[in-house]
Amino acid sequence: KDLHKGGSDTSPKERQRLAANANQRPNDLYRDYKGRRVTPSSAARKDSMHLTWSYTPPVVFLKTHKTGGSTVQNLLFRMGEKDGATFAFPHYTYQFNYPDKFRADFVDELPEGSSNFDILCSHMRLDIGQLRSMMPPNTIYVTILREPVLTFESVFSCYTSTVPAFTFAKKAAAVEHRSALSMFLESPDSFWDPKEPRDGLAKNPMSFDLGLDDQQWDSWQTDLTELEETFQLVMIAEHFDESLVLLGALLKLEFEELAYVRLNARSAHSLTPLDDITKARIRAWNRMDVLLYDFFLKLFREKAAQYGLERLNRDVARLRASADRISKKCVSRKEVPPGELEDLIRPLQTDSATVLGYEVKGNLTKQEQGFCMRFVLPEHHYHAHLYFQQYGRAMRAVPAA
Ligand SMILES: Nc1ncnc2c1ncn2[C@@H]1O[C@H](COP(=O)(O)OS(=O)(=O)O)[C@@H](OP(=O)(O)O)[C@H]1O
Repeated sequence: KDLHKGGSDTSPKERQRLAANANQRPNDLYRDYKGRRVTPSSAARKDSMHLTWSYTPPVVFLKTHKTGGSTVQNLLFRMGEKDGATFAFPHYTYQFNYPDKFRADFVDELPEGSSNFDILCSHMRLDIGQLRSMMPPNTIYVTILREPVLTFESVFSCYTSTVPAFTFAKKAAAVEHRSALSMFLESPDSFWDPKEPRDGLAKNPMSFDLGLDDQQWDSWQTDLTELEETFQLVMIAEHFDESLVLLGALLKLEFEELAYVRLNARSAHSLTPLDDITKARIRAWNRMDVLLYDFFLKLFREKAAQYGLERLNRDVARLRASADRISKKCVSRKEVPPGELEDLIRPLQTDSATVLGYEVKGNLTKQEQGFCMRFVLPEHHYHAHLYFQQYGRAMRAVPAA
């Protein structure tokens, strides 16, 4: 990811590949893809989950880091592309000037012929007032949280080389031939600088993405209430399929549109096994995230109960059947190491973690291939493709400082 303004946590080789991809007219790869809905009747919702057809409402998906958000974003990209939606893309690269708080002027211009943005789902640090000022009033707001220990381990592993606090810990650990994570967790305050914006992800990363301030514990209860009022749905990665069914009900999506493969998963050798002491230290260091997660997990359970548990289980089974069917049709190999994948479907790698991808079957029609490529397409490639489609130009790099 281009995690920080003016910098990136990708290796130089990966950056070269990305640049090549951005310039190669990604559209050409899908010339025969006919996914776009042309008339409302072609999009008639036959699903029992939704009794009447209606246009998908505008949606903001606040993509928190390392919580399964790329998987959700992929289905929103597919949905939006099919609907001919207008995406609110960052002016530069894939993120809204992260880690600055979001501002409406970080968004690229409204394309000619569009009266409003329909979908915004790129990484940002939340500022709800700024978001509301540029999205239509009927926008649905959704985000996702993941169990905080797992989130932190993934954040640490992926951003060791780009978040300064982690990098200092890594250097100190190397001297003593120790693990960077345990070194960091032993005395995190000695590595973490509250005034360094790029250290935002090093403590309570989900709270940081939601715009909360680590220094202001006194407003915590009000902050939670505000977030609860803002988001119609806070998905929970540990209940991913149940979350998707609730998302489908909100956005009036069919199970086929909710089907997914798990994107952005690290290889087994990039995962750090955690003992009980390490887990306790992660929880203590990230206690805002623990509170945040517990609060929204409880709320999620209430939402699930409102939907009806029997109905939810039945719909989860239907979603899984749909996902299985599509995966069988599209995917020839899963958990494929990056070196064995073509450029177009290779997920972005960081210096410190290996991210796996999917190989698409070869014996498909052009139409099927278009669909299947999108089904497994990593975030950056899909982002570049849609940006090109919307503006007829490649995404802009961050200008040199
Ligand atoms: N469906 C589903 N359920 C549960 N977990 C999932 C799912 N999809 C992705 N993942 C895991 O989420 C991690 C990647 O998160 P993101 O896509 O948000 O990463 S990123 O911030 O956009 O880089 C990454 O976690 P780690 O493998 O621990 O790094 C993925 O394995």
